Amino acid sequence: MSNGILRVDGTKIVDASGNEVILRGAGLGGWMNMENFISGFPGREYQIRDALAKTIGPEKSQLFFDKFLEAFFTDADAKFYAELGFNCIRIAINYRHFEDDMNPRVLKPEGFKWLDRVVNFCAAHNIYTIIDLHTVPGGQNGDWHSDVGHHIAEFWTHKDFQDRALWLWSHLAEHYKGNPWIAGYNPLNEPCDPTHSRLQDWYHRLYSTVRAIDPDHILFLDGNTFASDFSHFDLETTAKVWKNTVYSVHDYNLLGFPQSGESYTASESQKIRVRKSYEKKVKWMKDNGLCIWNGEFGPVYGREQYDGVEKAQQINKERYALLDEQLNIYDEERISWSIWLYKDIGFQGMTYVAPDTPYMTHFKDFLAKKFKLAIDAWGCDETHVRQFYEPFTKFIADNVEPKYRELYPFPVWKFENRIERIARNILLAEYMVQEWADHFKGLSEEEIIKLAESFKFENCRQREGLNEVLVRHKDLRQ
Ligand SMILES: O[C@@H]1[C@@H](O)[C@H](O[C@@H]2CO[C@@H](O[C@@H]3CO[C@@H](O)[C@H](O)[C@H]3O)[C@H](O)[C@H]2O)OC[C@H]1O
Repeated sequence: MSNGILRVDGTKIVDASGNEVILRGAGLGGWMNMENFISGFPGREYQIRDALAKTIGPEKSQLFFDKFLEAFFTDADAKFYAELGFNCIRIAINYRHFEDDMNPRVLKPEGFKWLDRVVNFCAAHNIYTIIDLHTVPGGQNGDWHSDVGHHIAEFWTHKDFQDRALWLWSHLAEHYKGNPWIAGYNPLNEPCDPTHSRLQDWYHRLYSTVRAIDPDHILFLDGNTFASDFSHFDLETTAKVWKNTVYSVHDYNLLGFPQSGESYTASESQKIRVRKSYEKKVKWMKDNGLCIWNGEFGPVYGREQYDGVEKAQQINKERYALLDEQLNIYDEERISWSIWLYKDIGFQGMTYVAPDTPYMTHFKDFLAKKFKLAIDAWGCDETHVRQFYEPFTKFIADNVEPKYRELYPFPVWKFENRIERIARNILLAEYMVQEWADHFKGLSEEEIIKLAESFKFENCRQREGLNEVLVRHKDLRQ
């Protein structure tokens, strides 16, 4: 039974009777927006979809992707999730499920078919959903999860791209208005607007578009620069005007990633840094009495097959301790959160595809190659290939004065980091797309279905250590 549509009351989210509701759960990434590290392909989703259709034909390719969508989240997942005690899941969607770039502004019915299926599974288990538009035409940031082939966020320089995203939101709002199991809309994942003002302009238009259709559902608005920065927001024209709105940060902490080069020992100084990193992101909301949602956070984990058993266990012990510390802060702050990630192939998810499934065995060597070449940007360990990129980075550094090196989104993307993202995670990854698709050559329909069904709950394992920490924090200690 739902308690009516949720709404914002000051710094809290409340139900129709005014009782506080703290939303706790995870992000369903890698499903209606596939990502390279989540399901094990190189590059971006649109690239593997194109390559697979060319390699095995459109029908067989469609079969794989449809069966994947069907298997990835079923009633069994919703049941498991509810039994752990979580009450909300954030669903990442790719605009391409609803609109074709070659046929813009024509709604594809399949998008709602898949999305409704999961919204309804969740509702049946009393789980709220938040609809997260993770990609928009042109890309709102330059990372792989925006599903564009390059690193420039062109959404901000093409008004028509912005208009199309509003067009899609008008359909989403029309479709879900009045649905009490939708906790709200997260209109744009991790915007990276170099001007800082175009994001506010777009949010104004978004607000009017959605509110004209759906006056009730909460809007969960991400801050600029990967949901980390509200400092350029003009309070008078934004939060003071927008009603029923939550402000969202993504509180990733570097200590949870191999790139930090530092073990988490729970020292006082590390704890202070973890706290400071959170406080910096939420300052604007706290200064102005606004409601906060932590829409993404969480470390990545060691993998026994790559790191070795002992090292992986040690890494994970530290990462769970870091996570516990982050969750202590969120408890103290009484904020709602959504950890990244519900399911993947074994790097970050609460559940993961078992190593002995057809998908994992078929792609075993390819995945090992991806790891060794550090093809995915997320949590990558580039020790095996550093020697090849260093001379190239040095060459660029020798020719670009320090004052010209700080290109947006600096400092989130540091100088070296930007070069490697483009060289490795975009360029080299692009050359590996066909190699991924060739793994499907000669497979029968039954074999293709078996690959996709590897993602079914029944064929997955649970990351027990992670789930134990999360369950400890699912309800607030009073
Ligand atoms: O789809 C998700 C995606 O939403 C997520 O994006 C990354 C989030 O972190 C970004 O870097 C952080 C920026 O803030 C600093 O404070 C942190 O230390 C950085 O980690 C990163 O650039 C985004 O790509 O990532 C996972 C995807 O699966």
